[in-house]
Amino acid sequence: MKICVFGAGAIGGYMGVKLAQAGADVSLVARGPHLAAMKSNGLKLIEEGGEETVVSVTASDNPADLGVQDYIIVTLKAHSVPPIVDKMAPLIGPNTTIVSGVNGVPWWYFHKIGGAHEGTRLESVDPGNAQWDGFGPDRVLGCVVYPAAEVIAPGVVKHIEGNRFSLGEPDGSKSERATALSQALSSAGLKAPVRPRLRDEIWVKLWGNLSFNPISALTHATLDVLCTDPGTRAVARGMMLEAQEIAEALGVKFPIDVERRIDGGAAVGAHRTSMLQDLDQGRPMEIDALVGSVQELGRVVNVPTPTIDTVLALVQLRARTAGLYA
Ligand SMILES: NC(=O)C1=CN([C@@H]2O[C@H](COP(=O)(O)OP(=O)(O)OC[C@H]3O[C@@H](n4cnc5c(N)ncnc54)[C@H](OP(=O)(O)O)[C@@H]3O)[C@@H](O)[C@H]2O)C=CC1
Ligand SMILES: CC(C)(CO)C(=O)C(=O)O
Repeated sequence: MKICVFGAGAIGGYMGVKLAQAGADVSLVARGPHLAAMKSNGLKLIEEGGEETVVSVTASDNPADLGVQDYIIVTLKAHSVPPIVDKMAPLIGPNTTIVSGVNGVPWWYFHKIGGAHEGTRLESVDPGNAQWDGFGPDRVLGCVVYPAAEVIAPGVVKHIEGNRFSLGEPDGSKSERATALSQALSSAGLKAPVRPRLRDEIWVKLWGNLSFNPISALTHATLDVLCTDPGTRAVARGMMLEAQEIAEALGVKFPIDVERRIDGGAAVGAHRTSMLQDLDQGRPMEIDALVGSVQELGRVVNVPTPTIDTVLALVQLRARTAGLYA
C-alpha cells in the first residue's frame, strides 16, 4: 500500500514518522527549509512523553518524484489545498483515495449526504470548485484530526497530545479502502476508527475551531481563559448555538451539549489556538474553512448567524490589517 502524506508539517510529519517507523511504504510532500532538513538529517519526532525518534523518509516537493499512490493523506492548511490540485496529478491513478485531513467544513460535505442539498458546493472552502472538479468527490475519504502537534524547527515535529484520526466515507459505509487505511494507521500506533456518521464528529470538532480560534486571535487569550471569562464564553456559546441549529438542519446529531464542549476547551489549559499561533507568526489564518464555511452553510439552510457574522467580520479585518487575509 503506497501512502503519500501531502503537506508533511505538524500533523503530516507526525503521521509520516509513525507510518515510516512501522515500515509502511510512505512518502512525504513538503517544501522549503523543513524539506531540506528532513532530507539531510531525517525527520525527528518528539513524542508526548519526550521520547525522540528520527526516521529517514522519502520526501520531495515534486509529486512527480513519488509516483501514483493508493492513498494521499492531505494535511495542508485548508487554504493551501485549492492552489495545488493540479500539482497533485502525478500522485493520482484510477484507484487513488484522497484522505482529507484538514480542519473545518470539508469541501466534499454534500457529497453522498442525500436529500435536498446533495451535491451543493462550498465556495468558502473550495473556491471555483477546484477540488470538486479536480479530484472528484468519489475519491474522498473523510478524516477528523484530533492530535495536536507543531513544527518547532525545520525537520523537527513536536507531538503535543492525542493520536486519533477518525475516518469516514461520505456515504457512511464501512468500505474496503477505509478499513485498509484504518489497519495501516493502527499498525503505526495511531487510532483510526471508521465512523458511520463522520459528519457528527466534524461538527463537534468544528464547534471549538469555529469559536475558540477567532476569539483567541481577537483577544490573544489562551483557551482556559477565553472559555471561562463570562463575556467570551457567552460569545463562544452564541456562535456554537447558531452552528448547532445549522448542523441539526443538515441532520447532524450532537452527542454532547455546548456547555460540555466549552468546558472541554477550558480543560485543554493555557493553549494558544492554531489561529492565534498563525497570527503571531505571520502565517495565513484558516478563517474561511473554520468560520466563513459555517456562515455559508447558514445561508444554505436559511439559519441566521448574527454572532458568527460579527466575529467573522472582526477576525477578517484583524487578519487583513496584519496582511494575512485577502
Ligand atoms: N497542528 C495541529 O495541532 C492541528 C492541525 N489540524 C489541522 O491539520 C491541517 C494541517 O495543519 P498543520 O499540520 O498544523 O499545518 P502545517 O503548516 O504545520 O503543515 C502543512 C505543511 O504543508 C507545507 N506546504 C504548504 N503548501 C505546500 C506545497 N504547495 N507543497 C509542499 N508543501 C506545502 C507547509 O509548508 P510551509 O510551512 O512552507 O507553508 C507545511 O510544512 C490543518 O487543516 C489544521 O487545521 C488539526 C488538528 C490539530
Ligand atoms: C482550539 C483547538 C484546540 C480545538 O478546538 C484547536 O484545534 C486549535 O488550536 O486549532
